[in-house]
Amino acid sequence: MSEVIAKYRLFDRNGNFEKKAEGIALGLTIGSWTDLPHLEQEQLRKHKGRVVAIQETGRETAEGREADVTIAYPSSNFSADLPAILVTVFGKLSLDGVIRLMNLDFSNDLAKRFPGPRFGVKGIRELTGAYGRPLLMSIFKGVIGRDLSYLEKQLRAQLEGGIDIVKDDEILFENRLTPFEERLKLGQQVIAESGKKALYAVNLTGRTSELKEKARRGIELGATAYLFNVFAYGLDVLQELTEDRDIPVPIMAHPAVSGAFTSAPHHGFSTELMLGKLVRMAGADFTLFPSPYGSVALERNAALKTAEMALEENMYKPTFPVPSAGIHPGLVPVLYEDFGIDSIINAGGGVHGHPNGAAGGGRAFRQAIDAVITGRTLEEAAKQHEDLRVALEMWGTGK
Ligand SMILES: CSCCC(=O)C(=O)COP(=O)(O)O
Ligand SMILES: [Mg+2]
Repeated sequence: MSEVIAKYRLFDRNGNFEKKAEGIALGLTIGSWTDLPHLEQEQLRKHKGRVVAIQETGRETAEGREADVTIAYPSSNFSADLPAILVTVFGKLSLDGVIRLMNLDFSNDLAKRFPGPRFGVKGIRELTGAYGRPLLMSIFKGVIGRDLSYLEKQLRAQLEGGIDIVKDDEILFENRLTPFEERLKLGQQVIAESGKKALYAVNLTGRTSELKEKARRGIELGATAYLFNVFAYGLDVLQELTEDRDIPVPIMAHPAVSGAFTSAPHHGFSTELMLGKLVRMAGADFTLFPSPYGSVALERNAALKTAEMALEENMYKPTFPVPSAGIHPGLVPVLYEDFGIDSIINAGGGVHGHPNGAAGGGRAFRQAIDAVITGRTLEEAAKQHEDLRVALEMWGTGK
């Protein structure tokens, strides 16, 4: 049967979960129906949500007893797009009471209607030429109010440091000093001159109706990747971009704004559903999310599950997990331990704040990555590598 199965976390002081679950299954589908004639009841029955399971977790919270409730919704109720699906499973329900949408499972026929990443981990490794290790990404920092020459200097230093992917900061929008087209052209020119295979993810911004045209124009100018603030626009806008044959480059999903939907413990969406599963279905090749130990820390379990959903084997190519925020070279061992080889180490301040500049910051990260994949400690590696030694002295090691 074609359906989407939603798993909710519910809270109730009286533990009246059966009644609540039935109310949801009915309320989000056919509504009140019992007064209708028998024939109409029969016709409506196939559209009704079905309570699949109710499992109390045994936890008592300030919001009451906690239970996981699973409800299936027939695909015949909605069109095969994320706006319709999200409104079906969590539309008005998200406004009603203490409830969190933890996960969604799609039957195969429905899942096939979504693109998933175009490149996946393997494709991104081919584009960057980086194999056998986590990739290294850095972020332009402090560029608002600066001109192209400043950007150029930062880019050259980052490339010299051995960075695989450089991305705009998500807060860099269309502006007079570093307009989209100019920084894109500059970026491609500097990368070409460096002789490296690095990608530059330019922030694709502006009004929704202008995005595709802008992205296509960027491709004509040589764009190799885009950064996209998906949660300010919506998942379907991401999908529109990733499905467009005239935009054949990887798209990086930035988590800005997502905290408004995912951070409350008893409301909203689980982080892993939004930043792991749904951005992947919508076609993101990279998903950025806060790491468990940086400056914007995400609860460890949520961060691990996000990476798991981005990578787990299914009909889509895997999305590269990018645990981010406040990352410095001393965190590389724990990042590697938690997120493994198919992940991206991403840093802004941890690259640019290095006393030897962004080139030194990049080198320190690469030295740390080389150390972990060859089974050496950072302290050992730092004896041979000055940039790493300086980074450890500055930011320390571990969590
Ligand atoms: C919250 S995850 C996104 C990370 C990000 O956009 C960023 O700018 C991180 O910068 P940092 O200097 O903390 O590495
Ligand atoms: Mg940022």
